[in-house]
Amino acid sequence: MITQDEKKKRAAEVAVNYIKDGMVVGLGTGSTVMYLLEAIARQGLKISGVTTSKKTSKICASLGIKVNDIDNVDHIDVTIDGADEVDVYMNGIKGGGAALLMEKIVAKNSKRNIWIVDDTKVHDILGTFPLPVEVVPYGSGRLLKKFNDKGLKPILRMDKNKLPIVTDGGHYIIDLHLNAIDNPQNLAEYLERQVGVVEHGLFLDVADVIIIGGDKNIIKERKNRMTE
Ligand SMILES: O=C[C@H](O)[C@H](O)[C@H](O)COP(=O)(O)O
Repeated sequence: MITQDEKKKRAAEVAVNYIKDGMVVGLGTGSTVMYLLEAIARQGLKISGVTTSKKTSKICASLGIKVNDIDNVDHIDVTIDGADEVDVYMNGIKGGGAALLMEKIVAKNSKRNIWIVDDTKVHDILGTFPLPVEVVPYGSGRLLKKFNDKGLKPILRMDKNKLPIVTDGGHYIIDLHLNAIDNPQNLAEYLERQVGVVEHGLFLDVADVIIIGGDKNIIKERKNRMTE
C-alpha cells in the first residue's frame, strides 16, 4: 500500500506531461500542486505561470518558476490544481487551503483545467469534505446565523490562535459541514444569491481532466464541457 503523499506525487508526475515549453500555465495551490511545481522545476520546463495564491507564488520564486500577473497574459493554456473532493460527475469541492477565490478566477479563464487528486478524495456524492464559503468579514456573523438557520452547519474557520483565518483577498472562510450535498447546483445558486458571499468552493463543470493517483493511476476526461 502506498501512502497518500505518494499518491499525490504520482498524480502530479502524470500531470506534468500535459505541460509543454512556452505554455501559460495556471498553477493551483496545496500539497499536491507542490509536487507538480517540483516536477516543473526538475524538468526545467520554460513556462509562464499564473499563480492562485501568495503561497504558490512564493514556492515558484524559490524554485525559479517564472510567474506572470493574470492581467498581463492574454490566455492561460492549461491550469493544473488540486481538489479536496471529487464526485463521479467530475465536480469538486475546493478551498481547503483557503485559495478558492483566486483558483476559481484562474480556472474560469483557462482553456483547459486538470485536477490532480489522490484516490481517497473520490466520492459518489460531494459533501464529506466541509464546503468552504469565502465571505466579506463585515456582516459575516449574520451570514453564519442565516446558514445555521438553514441547517447548513456553518463554522467560521479559525487559525491556531483562534482568530478567523484571512484569505489572500482579505476575506473570511465559513465551512459548511453538510456530509452530503444532494443538489450541488441548487446549493451553488443559493450561495451566489447571498450578499456578503464572495465565492464558494463548489467547482461544477470546471475540470476537463482529473488525474487520480493511487496504486494504479486513473485519468478521467470530460466529454462534453458545458460553455457559459
Ligand atoms: O484552497 C486550496 C485548494 O483548493 C487546494 O487545491 C485543495 O485544498 C487541495 O489541496 P491538497 O492538494 O493540499 O489536498
